[in-house]
Amino acid sequence: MSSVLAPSPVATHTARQGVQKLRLDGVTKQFGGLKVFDNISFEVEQGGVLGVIGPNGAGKTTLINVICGMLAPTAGRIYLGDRDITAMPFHALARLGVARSFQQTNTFRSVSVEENLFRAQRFGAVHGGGDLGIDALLDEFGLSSHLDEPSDKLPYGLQKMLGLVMVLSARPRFLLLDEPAAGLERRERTQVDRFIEHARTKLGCGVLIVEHDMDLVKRLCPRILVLEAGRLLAEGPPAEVLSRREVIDAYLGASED
Ligand SMILES: Nc1ncnc2c1ncn2[C@@H]1O[C@H](COP(=O)(O)OP(=O)(O)OP(=O)(O)O)[C@@H](O)[C@H]1O
Repeated sequence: MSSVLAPSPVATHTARQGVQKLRLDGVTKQFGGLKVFDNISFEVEQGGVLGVIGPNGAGKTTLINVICGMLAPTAGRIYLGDRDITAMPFHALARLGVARSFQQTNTFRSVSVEENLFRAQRFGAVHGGGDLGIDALLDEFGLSSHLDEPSDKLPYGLQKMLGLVMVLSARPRFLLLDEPAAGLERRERTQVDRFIEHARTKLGCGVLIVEHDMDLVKRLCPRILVLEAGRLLAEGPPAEVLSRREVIDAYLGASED
């Protein structure tokens, strides 16, 4: 099969060179009287995977919205390397290499799979560079034989994987994934593992992943954060964090003691 995505012709984006960390420093987000999270600080390294978990409504999606520029934080700063990217607009951050996926499928619905991939590529980073291995991913996820089909006619699992491949074809440096496994069947979920492995090894991406599937979180994330009631409740390796009493209580909604 010929390559679906040609390398971008645009020159290397110098601001991206040397970027190694995405860092939040004392970030707060408030909607009117509702403080969704307060004074949150953490960082994700390129090539690293950080899991963010927490009960429904804990603020995980809002956190991604704030990092990717879809919402401005109420307080605090966000840095990409040394560059302050706080409240930069979504499209500008995509060009710097910060990209996000959505809980629901995020394709251009009636447009073909191939055209979806072209549009995603154009939306993304303005640097050129080597082969992203997109064709191999399309083969692996069973999308290669659907390139001419409208994306909204694909089964849900394929739409979801197309959404992820689209994010990658924008050539990100940091990926913010909002529940990539939600709605996928068990056998499809290992494709999320493969996707993240590909993003890390092929592009050197740093990955922040919000996910409710704890098996997937344990498989993929050497480190996790637990968001609860507006604060970082716990941070560390998943096996250790998930065995903590306060984390178990946060998920059950009440202490068993
Ligand atoms: N634009 C908004 N305006 C007002 N409140 C909002 C807005 N977006 C989110 N919220 C509120 O912020 C809180 C956190 O929502 P958010 O969707 O970030 O949680 P979540 O942890 O991602 O939940 P889930 O796991 O169910 O997806 C909720 O109380 C939600 O109602």
